[in-house]
Amino acid sequence: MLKVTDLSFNYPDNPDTFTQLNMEVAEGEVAAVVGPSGSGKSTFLQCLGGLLQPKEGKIKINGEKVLGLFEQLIAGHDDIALVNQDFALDDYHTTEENIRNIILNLPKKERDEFVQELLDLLDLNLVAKQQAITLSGGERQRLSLARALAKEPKLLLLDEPFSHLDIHLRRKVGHYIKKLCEIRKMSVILVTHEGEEALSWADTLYFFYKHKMKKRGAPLAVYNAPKDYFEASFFGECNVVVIDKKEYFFRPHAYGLSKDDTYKHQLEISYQYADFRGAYFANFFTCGEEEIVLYAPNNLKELNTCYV
Ligand SMILES: Nc1ncnc2c1ncn2[C@@H]1O[C@H](COP(=O)(O)OP(=O)(O)OP(=O)(O)O)[C@@H](O)[C@H]1O
Repeated sequence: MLKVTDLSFNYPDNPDTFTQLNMEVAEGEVAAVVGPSGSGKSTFLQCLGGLLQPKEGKIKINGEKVLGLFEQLIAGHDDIALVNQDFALDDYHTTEENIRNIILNLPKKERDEFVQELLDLLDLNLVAKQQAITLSGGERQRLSLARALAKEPKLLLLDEPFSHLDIHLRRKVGHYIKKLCEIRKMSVILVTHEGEEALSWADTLYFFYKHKMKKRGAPLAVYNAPKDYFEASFFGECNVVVIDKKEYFFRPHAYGLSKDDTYKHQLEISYQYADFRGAYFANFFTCGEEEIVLYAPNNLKELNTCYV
């Protein structure tokens, strides 16, 4: 559906923002891109959306070239919608008009229904008649998402789209978007800082680092078998211990209280403190020179040995 080949981009004063990126996203697939701040994730999405001019490389959607900023009169592509931090709203139109004006090819009744569906989905009913310029940051972000969905794109590009949304709305909007992927075969590329969000959304994870992007595969595999500690730590807490002069990584839940076939190595640990996190306690220990964290339903104050 989307094919990116050897894509490179640099800002005039930022050489090699990224180089030689490759990516393929199938119909209905959700790809999540994570990586350190400043690694080029937002810039990459803007290139995909036709808002920047890549230095080299090709972007194709269903075989058709996506033109860069200098190759067309109006930036952007009909089949692609981008939601980023710019929000790009019609400030002097109301919330409702901002959505309605995107929906061009439906008869009035269906158009009204679709506008209402999006107002409901993004909890915008109370500000439906308000001019966009008067909306709060969170409302602007929600309206920007509504406008992107109103476009019914084949490819939805989301750059940290849920930063202002509470957990309830995140779940509702996430569910709606995933349904669109299933039913309408819309594809999504999600850029996020939050590893957990990436894990819960993605069919495929990509990792942006040092001007390059690496495909890392399915969330479960990336979570359980990261390449190194740096990558592992993007997707949740991770422990490092040295056993027989060799470094081992393990996730905070991957330990046993007694020796068995899975957990063979004994660790001597010393309790420091515990954070209550609602569903579980994060218990912090020292283990030799390292600090480690173990998740448990209770406070592990008495524990001084575990197995990994
Ligand atoms: N308009 C610009 N002119 C010059 N350099 C820029 C411009 N926009 C971004 N950059 C630089 O390009 C690099 C990539 O920026 P980008 O915003 O794409 O990173 P990012 O991975 O999305 O970061 P974050 O996660 O912090 O949003 C950064 O070093 C940034 O400072």
